[in-house]
Amino acid sequence: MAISSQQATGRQRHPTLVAQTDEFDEYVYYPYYEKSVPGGGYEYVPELEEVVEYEEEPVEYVIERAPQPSSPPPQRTTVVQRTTVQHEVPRYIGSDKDRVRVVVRVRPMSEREYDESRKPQKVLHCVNENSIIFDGGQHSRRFTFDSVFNEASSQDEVFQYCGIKRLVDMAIEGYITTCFAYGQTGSGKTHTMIGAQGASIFRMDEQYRVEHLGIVPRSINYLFQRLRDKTLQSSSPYYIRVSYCEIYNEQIRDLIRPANPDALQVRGSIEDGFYVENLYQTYIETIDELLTILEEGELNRAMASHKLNDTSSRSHALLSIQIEQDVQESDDPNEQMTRQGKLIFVDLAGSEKVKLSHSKGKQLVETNNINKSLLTLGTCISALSDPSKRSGHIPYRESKLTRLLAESLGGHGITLMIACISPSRLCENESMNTLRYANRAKNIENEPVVKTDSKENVINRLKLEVRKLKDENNQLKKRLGGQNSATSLPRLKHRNYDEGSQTSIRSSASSELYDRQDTHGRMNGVSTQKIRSHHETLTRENEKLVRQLHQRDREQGLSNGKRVIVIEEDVPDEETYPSSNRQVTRTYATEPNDEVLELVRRPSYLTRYRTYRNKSSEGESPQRRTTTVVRRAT
Ligand SMILES: Nc1ncnc2c1ncn2[C@@H]1O[C@H](COP(=O)(O)OP(=O)(O)OP(=O)(O)O)[C@@H](O)[C@H]1O
Repeated sequence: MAISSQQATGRQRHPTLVAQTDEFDEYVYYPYYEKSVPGGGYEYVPELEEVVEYEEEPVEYVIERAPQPSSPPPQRTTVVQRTTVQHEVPRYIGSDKDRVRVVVRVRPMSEREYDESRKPQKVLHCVNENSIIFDGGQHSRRFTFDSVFNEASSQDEVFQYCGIKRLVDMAIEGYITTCFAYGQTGSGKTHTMIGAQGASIFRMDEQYRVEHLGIVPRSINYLFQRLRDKTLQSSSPYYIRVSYCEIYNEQIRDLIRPANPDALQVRGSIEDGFYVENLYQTYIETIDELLTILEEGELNRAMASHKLNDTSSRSHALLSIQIEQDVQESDDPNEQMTRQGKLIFVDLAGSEKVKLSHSKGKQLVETNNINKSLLTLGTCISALSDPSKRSGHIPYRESKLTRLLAESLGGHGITLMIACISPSRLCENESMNTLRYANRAKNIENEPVVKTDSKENVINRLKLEVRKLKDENNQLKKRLGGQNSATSLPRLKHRNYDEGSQTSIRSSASSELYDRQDTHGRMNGVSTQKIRSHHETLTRENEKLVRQLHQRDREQGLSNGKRVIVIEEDVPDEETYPSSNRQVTRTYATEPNDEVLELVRRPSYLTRYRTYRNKSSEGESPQRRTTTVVRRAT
């Protein structure tokens, strides 16, 4: 890894600083600026600061990612016994209606809660696998849910018995299924959905991963297992299409392609309900590809640190996995349909009391937006759970979050809510609120329907998308001035998740069968398989071209939309103060290549994210530039 001074941008060049960190085999070269500081000595001014000065408009907002703990958070032994009774969840729909299933997970008390609370510390007691007692001193109340998981419940136990497997199975059958985590900030939503330590979980050793991965990666694993089994029995292959976005300050941001130039708006249509227009969607074939999207998307999410959570998500994240299969539903070969089941995972941002979290400035703006959208969600849940109000006006339109969850709450989907709570007395009011909403959500009834569309419609829509992708491809090539080399598709890293992680769900057996069917099942001269694979090739090629464009912009000093990694290291300042303990911070800026990304994810390093939004230059929409600052944990 070497950045030469020619490659870097800046106004003045100084001799290249050469340093070696023991994490790298190679030297890191970085042109720096020396500035004398009051009191003597020099400060190394990183290249990046110069780049920031180039921006046409000063920074709009800054998000900082707080230090990640270097090892799993210490846990006190809890007195609650591990539950042994299996949580039974009915697997399929018995009638036209399907109630929203609600499970509650109580996380262990944190160190801070142990230290700060006065006795008695706990207000929640899990009585059995369905009931929980809230004992708030003044009054106590018992709640019953589909499942209750106590502080000692493992990640695997939650996955096995919360009912998510049913949702995966139903999505394969063509239903739209949603699993969302709800709860106050720091209550364990990301821990439950993604895993311990958030996105860093993917870089932990295997043993740790197996134990601590959350529901989303476990469900992805289960989905692929099921699809592999089904593919062997079925003559028609499955196709998986993924999108990942976040709602941050009521703006929708693409987490797969953070520099997506399209303005992302929520639109509504009779056939599709509410959806995000222009959201980047990509076909994937292997579990590795999907896990890479999940990990990268998590790393792109807006995070911050506040008094209640060091790694607080500041946005609602929506991962959507669409499972498509062409089916013959009647004897007429011209009447082919495509099933379009969907599995949606929503990790909501947590509600937050400013008095407790001490949020200020930009964080306060975020908090207000989070609380506002959660309030609308609460209002929708209340209205939908009340039989006298259910048929009246439901205020879905009042926030982007509720618009996008409309199908899942009172619509045609199948829904699972995971309410996360802390047992601590310090969170008494918030936990009670969460339990109340969870209790109401139990009464919401959906009317699930299998989502199908005629194969012809699907082909026409895919054709439109392919046309758009081709236009984008031409534009990208033009902007690159014909100097692109996107001949081969980008390869995704093998992450050894399970032995089948690289196995395509479109196995050779099914392709053969499909080819046979294809010769009879052509429509408008093009098969859906071909058009999907064309779509897939173009999305990947465009992704590669976008990366090349960013690389070129970086080399030419145009920082718009790029991601920069800055490595900070405290070293003894031996040159200026040979015999003192004074330290200086050396800073190295580099592009996010594989080695550096590896470092970002290592738990022994602290990472902070800063995201800047440039003012749009004429004719272009604003783009974000994310800077990741990496520091070794002390
Ligand atoms: N079941 C659990 N077991 C052990 N630790 C947990 C558990 N649930 C949460 N934690 C720890 O509590 C802290 C807060 O959890 P997490 O970040 O998942 O909360 P959150 O609800 O997603 O918060 P926010 O809404 O602010 O993003 C983390 O350090 C996490 O590791």
